[in-house]
Amino acid sequence: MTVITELIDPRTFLLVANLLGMFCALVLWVQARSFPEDIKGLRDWALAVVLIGCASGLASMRGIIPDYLAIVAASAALLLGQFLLIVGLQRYAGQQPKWRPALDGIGAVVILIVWLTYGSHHYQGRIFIMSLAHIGLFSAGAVLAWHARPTGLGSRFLCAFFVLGVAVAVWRITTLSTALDQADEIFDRNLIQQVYLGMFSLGVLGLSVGFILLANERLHAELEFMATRDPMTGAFNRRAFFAQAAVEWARSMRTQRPLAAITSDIDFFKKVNDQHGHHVGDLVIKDFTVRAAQMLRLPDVLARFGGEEFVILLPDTGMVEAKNVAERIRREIETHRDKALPAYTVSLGLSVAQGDVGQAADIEALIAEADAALYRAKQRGRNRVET
Ligand SMILES: Nc1nc2c(ncn2[C@@H]2O[C@H](COP(=O)(O)OP(=O)(O)OP(=O)(O)O)[C@@H](O)[C@H]2O)c(=O)[nH]1
Repeated sequence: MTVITELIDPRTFLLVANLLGMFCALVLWVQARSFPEDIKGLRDWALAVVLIGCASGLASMRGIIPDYLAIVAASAALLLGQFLLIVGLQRYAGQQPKWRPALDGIGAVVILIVWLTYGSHHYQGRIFIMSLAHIGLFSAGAVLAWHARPTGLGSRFLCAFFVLGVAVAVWRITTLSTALDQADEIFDRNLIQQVYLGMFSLGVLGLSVGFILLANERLHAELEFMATRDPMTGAFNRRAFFAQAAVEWARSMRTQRPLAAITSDIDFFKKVNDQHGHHVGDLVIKDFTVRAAQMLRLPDVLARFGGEEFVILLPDTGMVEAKNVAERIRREIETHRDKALPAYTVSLGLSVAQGDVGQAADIEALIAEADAALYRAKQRGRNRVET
């Protein structure tokens, strides 16, 4: 351990870590400009990294510049920077940050630091207070990171670095009680001092990488959603439907298991629009999506083909079962009315391919058959299921 602490020159280490931190801030800032508006928090993180970099820059000039800069201003910048990490995560999660209590708390800590520096000259007290503040802020960060969506590598990576920050701060406090003779010397070449310094310079790099990963994962999820979903209802779009239908068709032909398709169309939907307005028409379409989806199983695929027309694919489902599903949807729409919406009904057409003895030549033909059945349902009075 002594070899390591002798090998690393703390000032050089801080300088290099700060430079890397500035590069991370630049990446975060560029992401903030180019990512969709709803991925929030990147700007706060860019500013946070700059503030933390300034804090360790000021601290590294201890002895060269006055203590009110190297200790007081550095502590204030460090706490503000760490608080901005929390603000960024809250904004990312769509929460409103609570500035007032946090800024009051940081102000109180800074006043204590001033007193411990110039009044009581209590180095251990200063470290104790700062470590407590780090524990509070990093714990909040760990909780927010753990719940950040999507829960992938970025969220876990971030959480791990916040927990590491808490662990280092706790360790710092425990070593204070056993080594009361520690000097007020930031570049002490003892292990805990260097770990502590490393945490606030290299740690912020780890956190930045974690947040960049997290934001990229969110971007990827959003792009995938946009490419495969209908924006109004969240149901699959035509393209995503056919991609999944091709897989299910091939599986059905191979295993000779049945594959069912249901097409559905809201009855007299033009009237809904004309009598209640387009906005209510949209709400009816969304209502249908939610309630139809509730009637389906996990492998079933619900897609909006346009307007008030939906197609449902039911893998491994024969005629009797598929008819039950279609009837369940029809009855659900007819009977359980959302009081805020006008009453409406739906007609459904159904067709089934029975493995290689199915009549339909391909998935398009299967849907055309279901469409023909839907046409008959409309002809025969609507609010019914035809096969
Ligand atoms: N509000 C809303 N209306 C839509 C949307 N897409 C299509 N429409 C309207 O849906 C109506 C569809 O009406 P039609 O298909 O002619 O028939 P219908 O009134 O539903 O009658 P039937 O299908 O014969 O029972 C049209 O007036 C379209 O303008 C949409 O996204 N939102």
